[in-house]
Amino acid sequence: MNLLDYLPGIPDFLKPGVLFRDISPLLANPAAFKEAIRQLDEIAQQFDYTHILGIESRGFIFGSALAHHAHKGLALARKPNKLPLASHREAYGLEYGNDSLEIQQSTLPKDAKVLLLDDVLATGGTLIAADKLIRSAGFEVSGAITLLEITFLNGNELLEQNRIRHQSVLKS
Ligand SMILES: O=P(O)(O)OC[C@H]1O[C@H](OP(=O)(O)OP(=O)(O)O)[C@H](O)[C@@H]1O
Ligand SMILES: Nc1ncnc2[nH]cnc12
Repeated sequence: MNLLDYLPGIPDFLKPGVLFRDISPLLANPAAFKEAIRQLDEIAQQFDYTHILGIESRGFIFGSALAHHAHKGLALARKPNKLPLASHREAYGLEYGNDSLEIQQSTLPKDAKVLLLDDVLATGGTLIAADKLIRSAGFEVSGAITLLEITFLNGNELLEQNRIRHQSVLKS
């Protein structure tokens, strides 16, 4: 099964020039969704981690399924003003705009080793902000995993420059 077949590119969404990868067909197909989680678990096993950080909102879907599958804890990086006990906020740019993420420090045990998880790596802005959030809250970042890396945007290079080890299941 080629999982890329379940992630069609939609031209000019959300901005002209962006080929937007839609995860809906993959989620709607039980075999494809299951295989995506199996392959995410396979790359996650290369990291020493206790908790997954799921990034709102598509990172929540894969993050919660993988945490359940791998029997790991799940923490949430949310868009602003959603977390009742938010302690840290980081602003960032991404392929089609700007945003911020928040976490709540009190959710995680002091010795947590956090694996960042998202569906797509594009420019890398989101994962770099997530890494800063976790480290500024005093926790160890084990690395980052994604389902799909959009290679021409060179997000992986930016992650390397920021000393974030990253693995993706798929590249396009
Ligand atoms: O590497 P980057 O350029 O930072 O882009 C990747 C991010 O963009 C998308 O999230 P989006 O902010 O669109 O939110 P969503 O998950 O709510 O759709 C995607 O889910 C990643 O989080
Ligand atoms: N091209 C893209 N498709 C889906 N999600 C994205 N997040 C950032 N860029 C994206």
